[in-house]
Amino acid sequence: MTFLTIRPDAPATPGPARIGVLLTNLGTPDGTGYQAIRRYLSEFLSDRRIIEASPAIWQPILQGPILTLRPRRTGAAYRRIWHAERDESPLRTHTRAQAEGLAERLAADGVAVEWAMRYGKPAVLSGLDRLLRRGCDRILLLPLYPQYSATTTATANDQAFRALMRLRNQPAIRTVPPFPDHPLYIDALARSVRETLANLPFAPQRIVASFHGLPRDYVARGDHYPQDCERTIVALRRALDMDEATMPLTYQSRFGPARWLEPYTAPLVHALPAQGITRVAVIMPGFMADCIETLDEIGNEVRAGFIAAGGTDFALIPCLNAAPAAIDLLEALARRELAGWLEPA
Ligand SMILES: C=CC1=C(C)c2cc3[nH]c(cc4nc(cc5[nH]c(cc1n2)c(C)c5CCC(=O)O)C(CCC(=O)O)=C4C)c(C)c3C=C
Ligand SMILES: [Fe+2]
Ligand SMILES: [Fe+2]
Repeated sequence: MTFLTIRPDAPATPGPARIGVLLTNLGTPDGTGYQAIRRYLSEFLSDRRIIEASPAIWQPILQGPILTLRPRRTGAAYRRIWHAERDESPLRTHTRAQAEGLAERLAADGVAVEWAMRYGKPAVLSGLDRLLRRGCDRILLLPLYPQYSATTTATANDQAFRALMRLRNQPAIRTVPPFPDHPLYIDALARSVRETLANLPFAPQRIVASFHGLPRDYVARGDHYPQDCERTIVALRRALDMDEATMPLTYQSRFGPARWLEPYTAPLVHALPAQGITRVAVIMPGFMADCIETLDEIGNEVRAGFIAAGGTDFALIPCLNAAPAAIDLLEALARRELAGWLEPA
């Protein structure tokens, strides 16, 4: 085995140590065409953290019916939300902006910040490579998931560890733990609810809090994702002085035939008009940035079903994206985890 030396020109006695932070998010296709989406979904759905079934059983199903049919539907959804001026997905735009915002906050401390995607580009390997080339010998991995799941946080970190396995000279590594009820995260969410509601031409009767779902058997095997979602929502209700009826917790984006976490977002929202609830807003606290799941699945599909069922007013509360409150949160998380690295322990 040959190990990679990222900085072959590095002096034998290194200069002052540099610290790096790598923000990681889920991923994104390079384009909205069939092949680009197929490549992306193939990488995503071949991850054994995502689909735990044996590849001998799963790969023929994935490479056959799923990757024949799904890219058309997913591509159409990406086309509806694509950032045409940059020719990229919203998740890429927002993740880059978050990294730039954090870089500004940490520049005076000499900390380098890069960003990467678990699936698609820029890959985690290239993000780490950029930090190493900038002279970092200590790197903090910051997966952009407030709630832990093996399917998100763990696989993002796995990908970084896989890249490190190839290096002759490894940097020291730390990872940021999930932050489901960090005060700055809850403040940022509460602020975004208040600001959105203040600017709406109607008063929502419900604020539905929709998280990405997870198969129930992953939870039965020990993934503590739903407990983290509960922690977020209990703290957010408290911050906004709302009860469970006003802010119900739901799970979206079911994939495949298995049972996922319930209640499912779409049926719950679509049943509201029959109960006299015709004005709703939806917040998606698990997504640090707007993406296909928030803008299209909720903002287009769930909205259309709600209106078709007799709803009159529907609002989407934007994700934190690169709002100053989100950068405050990222800075606080980074500084907390860099303690002892940034200043003498
Ligand atoms: C935020 C938490 C997420 C969890 C938990 C999660 C688990 C999970 N997802 C799938 C299948 C798909 N997810 C897709 C998109 C997608 N998922 C998340 C987040 C979580 N996923 C995000 C942020 C996105 C959007 C990425 C973007 O580019 O905007 C998709 C692709 C879209 C589609 O075809 O519908 C699939 C498929 C599984 C199976 C899973 C857990 C087992
Ligand atoms: Fe997902
Ligand atoms: Fe989805």
